Amino acid sequence: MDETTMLSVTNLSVSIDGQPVVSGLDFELKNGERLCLLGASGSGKSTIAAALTGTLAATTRVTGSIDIRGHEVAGVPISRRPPEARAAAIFQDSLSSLNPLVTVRRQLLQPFLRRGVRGRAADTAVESLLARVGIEQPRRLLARYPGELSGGQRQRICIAVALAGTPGLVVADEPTTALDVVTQARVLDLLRELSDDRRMTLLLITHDLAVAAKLCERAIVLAGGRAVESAPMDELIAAPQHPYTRALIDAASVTVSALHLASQVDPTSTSGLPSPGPAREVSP
Ligand SMILES: Nc1ncnc2c1ncn2[C@@H]1O[C@H](COP(=O)(O)OP(=O)(O)OP(=O)(O)O)[C@@H](O)[C@H]1O
Repeated sequence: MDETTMLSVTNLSVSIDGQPVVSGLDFELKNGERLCLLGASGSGKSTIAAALTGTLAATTRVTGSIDIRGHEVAGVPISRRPPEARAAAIFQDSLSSLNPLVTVRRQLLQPFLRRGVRGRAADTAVESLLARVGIEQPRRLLARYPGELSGGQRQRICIAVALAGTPGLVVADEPTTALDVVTQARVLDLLRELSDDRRMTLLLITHDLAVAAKLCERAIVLAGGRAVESAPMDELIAAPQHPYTRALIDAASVTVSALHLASQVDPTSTSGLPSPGPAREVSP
């Protein structure tokens, strides 16, 4: 693994109660890349997220390799990982991701205090973080508890908490599923903005093709705990190869134009579809 690689997953398998849930998964994520794991309910997405973030139940059996920045962490819980190999997590359920009994200010301060940033410097860091995630009037919000925020505000706070630890790798598991469409679009814009400078490497996990297409340049399609197709996002949508991917796209009823892929459309093409890109992988 070279220094341009943030995450390398090799032959990863996870079994729960003796049942295989994820089988033989291989993929790599380069620094600053935005990759999506796309699959229907039950395809193993959240299990993969938990394996990557070190939050699987202790009884789960993990084999294969998860290498984050040169550290082997397969089966290693988050508390035993070196700080540089801890992926930050953003989950669907922002209410249960935050401690309901602790104010927003205290939850945001914690990562800074752990790094020895205190007093005025810590408060300033929290305020600039809130500005970064687009929270207006941050001072009013800091004194509140998570239950006193809207869903969109709460998800922004979760993103801020994830970013406060200055993670290299962020694993976002269905981060917008619980939000209404307008708030969903804003949170997606925010994640895109935050990752545009390529300091954040993003692994998005979703069942929603439209969400994936807005944010990611590449996708791996999962079915039954296995990767069945891997391709650049525009190619995947324009010409899905695996029957499962085709079904996913048909079900989403999305069109290339609706996915704002116009900028990638080949102007010489009469089909209106993106031009073919580099090679792709499809399972039989
Ligand atoms: N704690 C558990 N005990 C037993 N089986 C589990 C457990 N967690 C997950 N599974 C099983 O593992 C499989 C994959 O589940 P997982 O939650 O990873 O899928 P998913 O793609 O994230 O689904 P969803 O989109 O519905 O959250 C499912 O068949 C699920 O029933």
